[in-house]
This record gives sequence, C-alpha cells and structure tokens, in this order.
Amino acid sequence: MYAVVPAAGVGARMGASLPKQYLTLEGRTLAEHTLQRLLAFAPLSGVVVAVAEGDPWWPRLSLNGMSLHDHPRIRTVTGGASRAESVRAGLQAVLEQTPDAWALVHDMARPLVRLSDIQKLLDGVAEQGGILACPVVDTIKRADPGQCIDATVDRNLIWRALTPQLFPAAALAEALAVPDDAITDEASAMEARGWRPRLVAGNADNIKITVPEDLPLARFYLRRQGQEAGLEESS
Ligand SMILES: Nc1ccn([C@@H]2O[C@H](COP(=O)(O)OP(=O)(O)OP(=O)(O)O)[C@@H](O)[C@H]2O)c(=O)n1
Ligand SMILES: C[C@](O)(CO)[C@H](O)COP(=O)(O)O
Repeated sequence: MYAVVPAAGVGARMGASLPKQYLTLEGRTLAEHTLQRLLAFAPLSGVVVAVAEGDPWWPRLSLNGMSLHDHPRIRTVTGGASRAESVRAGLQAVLEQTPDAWALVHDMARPLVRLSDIQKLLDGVAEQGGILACPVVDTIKRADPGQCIDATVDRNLIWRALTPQLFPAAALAEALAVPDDAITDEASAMEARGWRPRLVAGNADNIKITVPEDLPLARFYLRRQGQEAGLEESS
C-alpha cells in the first residue's frame, strides 16, 4: 500500500502569500506535519507526493535534517490543474511500481490525521474500499435555489468525508480518468462506477486547513494531541 498525497493546490481560500501546505504550524510546515505522520505509519510501502509544476517550496522541506524531496521513501510527481488530476498523477507512479497496490489518498492539507485513525480505516474496509468520515451532529437542511429551506435531511445518514481514502490504485486511476467537476474526492469517483465504499468514523480533529480560521483551530488540536500523547506515555 502506498500513500498518495495531493499537494499541488494554490490554497486560494486561505488567501496567503504562498500555498497553504507551506504555512507553518508550531514551527513546522503543514506538509512536514502531514508527511511526518504518514512516514511513521509502518504499513506504507512508500509515499508519492504530487506538487505543482516548478513548486519552489517543496525542495526546501525537511524532517530530522533529511530533505523530503530526496527522502528514500518519498517519490515526487507533478500534480495537475485539479485535485483529481494530481491524485491520478500519483496513482500512475504507484502503478508503475506495483500494479496491484492499494492507494491511501490523503490531503497534504490535513496535517492532524491520527495514525490510530488510519489503522482503523485499514481494519474497517473490505474489497469496496473506504474512507475516514465524521457523522454530522447538526441538523442538516437542503436549500432551494433561493437559499430557503427545501427540506430537512435525516442527519443519521449524513457523514462528512475526510481523508485518507483507501482504494485499489488501478481501479481508482480508471475512475478518475473521466474529468468531472462533481468529483471532489476519490470515493465519489468510485461511487460513480457503482462502488459502495465503507464509511469509517474518524476523529473530528482531522481537519482540512482551508480558510484562515482553520490555523488557530489546528494549533489547538495539535497541542491537544500532544497532551493526549503525553498522558498515554505517562499512563
Ligand atoms: N490542483 C490541485 C488542487 C488541490 N490539490 C490538493 O488537494 C488537497 C485538498 O484540496 P484543497 O483543500 O481544495 O486545496 P487547494 O485547492 O489548495 O485550496 P483552494 O481550493 O482554496 O485553492 C490539498 O492538499 C491540495 O494541495 C492538488 O494536489 N492539486
Ligand atoms: C477530499 C476531501 O478532503 C474530502 O472532504 C475534500 O473533498 C477536498 O475538497 P477540496 O475542495 O479539494 O479541498
């Protein structure tokens, strides 16, 4: 199994002077946080990162003094104009090495993913693949075109998709080959081909850093995870 990490976005909604994956959180870029966690997940054979053409920040990143760009377990590919194209570029690199591999696709913009949640995903999926997700806790409304309430949706059947999302790399590459703006994650591409991926409950602190107010929230969650780890070690 290989991790495929889309990291070729520009972070427009963040409105920063550089792509959000290169913003720092507690002294380390989001990308370094994300990759430190993935590299620590033992079941992975390797990590493929899709970065933007000519990305000047990626070559500067390092973990424990080792360049990520030259890391022995990381392969870099050039991403595309959409997340799906970036993921597909990563999948092609995986398939060149291992045609029957499974791909664990994880957003570089989700630096707080817990290894225990990734293990839960592996333990929870079957042949149809699956995703980490969070059940929603608010009442869910569907809007009409005039932004009035059209219906209240049964929230017991509604989940927020997170990443990682885990699928056979070959089937996923084929599913992503058809450009479709409605495809915003890997599961939706597989669903469009009749797959019924499993939903595996993940921790709500696995947030996608998207808008400016996500950064202080991420800082809070990162510190809380550190406190939890400290408690586990001392117990
Ligand atoms: N062409 C793209 C677009 C997005 N991504 C990656 O997909 C992940 C999730 O996408 P998103 O949060 O939308 O990131 P951006 O596209 O950078 O954000 P925005 O939509 O605000 O520009 C991010 O790690 C991003 O780098 C990618 O690899 N290639
Ligand atoms: C894949 C994802 O993170 C699941 O919630 C989400 O669909 C990515 O959306 P984005 O617009 O590319 O951030």
